[in-house]
Amino acid sequence: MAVYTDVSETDLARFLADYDVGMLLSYKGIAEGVENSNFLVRTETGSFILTLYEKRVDRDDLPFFIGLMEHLASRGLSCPLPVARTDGERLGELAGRPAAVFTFLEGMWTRRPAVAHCRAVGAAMAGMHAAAADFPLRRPNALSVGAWRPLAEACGESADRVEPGLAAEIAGELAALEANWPEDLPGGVIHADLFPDNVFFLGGELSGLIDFYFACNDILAYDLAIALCAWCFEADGAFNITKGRAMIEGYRSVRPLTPGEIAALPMLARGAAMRFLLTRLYDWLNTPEGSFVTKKDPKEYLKKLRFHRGVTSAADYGLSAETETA
Ligand SMILES: Nc1ncnc2c1ncn2[C@@H]1O[C@H](COP(=O)(O)OP(=O)(O)OP(=O)(O)O)[C@@H](O)[C@H]1O
Ligand SMILES: N[C@@H](CCO)C(=O)O
Repeated sequence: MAVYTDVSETDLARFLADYDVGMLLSYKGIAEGVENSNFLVRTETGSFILTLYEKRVDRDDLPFFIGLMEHLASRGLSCPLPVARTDGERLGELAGRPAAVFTFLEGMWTRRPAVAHCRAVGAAMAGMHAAAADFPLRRPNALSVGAWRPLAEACGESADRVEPGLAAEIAGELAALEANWPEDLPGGVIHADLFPDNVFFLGGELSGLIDFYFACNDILAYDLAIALCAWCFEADGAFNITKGRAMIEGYRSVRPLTPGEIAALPMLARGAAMRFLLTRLYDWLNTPEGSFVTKKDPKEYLKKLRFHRGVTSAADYGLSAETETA
């Protein structure tokens, strides 16, 4: 459930008067998402999403996120477009929070990703990377390899409450990742959280990407590694190589991968699994019982991490030998 901040009808109507969207007809909170408060707002001119930025989003990052969505939409990528106020600003304040209005994206996220979804996501991701290539703002990845050790230390030995021996396993894995994390791979703006709940489909076609609030500058292929983790494992924990192949092929149909990126994919995927293991573990240990936010299972990513540790080449993700050298 993600409506942390209540908004009164009077305040919302006053806030919307600064936009050219007509009179407020109705609004309701959206339960999904955990970071911000989101509302579906209907006005005389259509449906919009109102987002109130909560504490975990750094206000200084908002121009990057909002500017990026505007940039991507202007390049033809389907994503929420920030609606400008009549004074030209995209960001306002409502109920004491920074707030913005976005166009409504039709579609729904898929609870059961199939091979075709994975292929479409790969292609859309590469399209996003290409569309963002000339985006002028920069935002370093606050959750990249340098951030994992402090997160692991913040969890400390409490990690063993989730699984005995986990703290030691994380320590060993961190050392390997820090020593082998690739350098000099092509970089750019990545989504960094392109999970199934951030990709909409309509009538079987991908209709758009949402939730750019982890977007940052980092290794492009790291984004692909994150999505391989998020989309290509089955409920029983097994990696589905057909989905992996489809996702990689989808990506390469838009943007070729360099030999360096292909060689680094297993290490990038280990890192991706570590990043989500650590953030989930931290939240698991620090979110009070009875809190209305649903905690995500860190062990899911521990299993994925163990899988990636055993991977020796991108062939294990479905990249066939001929395409690897092509
Ligand atoms: N532009 C949009 N069009 C239609 N629905 C949207 C749009 N933006 C957000 N939503 C709806 O709001 C929900 C939450 O949005 P979002 O994932 O951005 O929130 P968040 O709190 O930042 O989430 P997360 O916890 O995934 O980081 C989405 O699952 C979707 O149902
Ligand atoms: N996608 C993240 C949550 C942050 O949006 C996770 O599944 O851990």
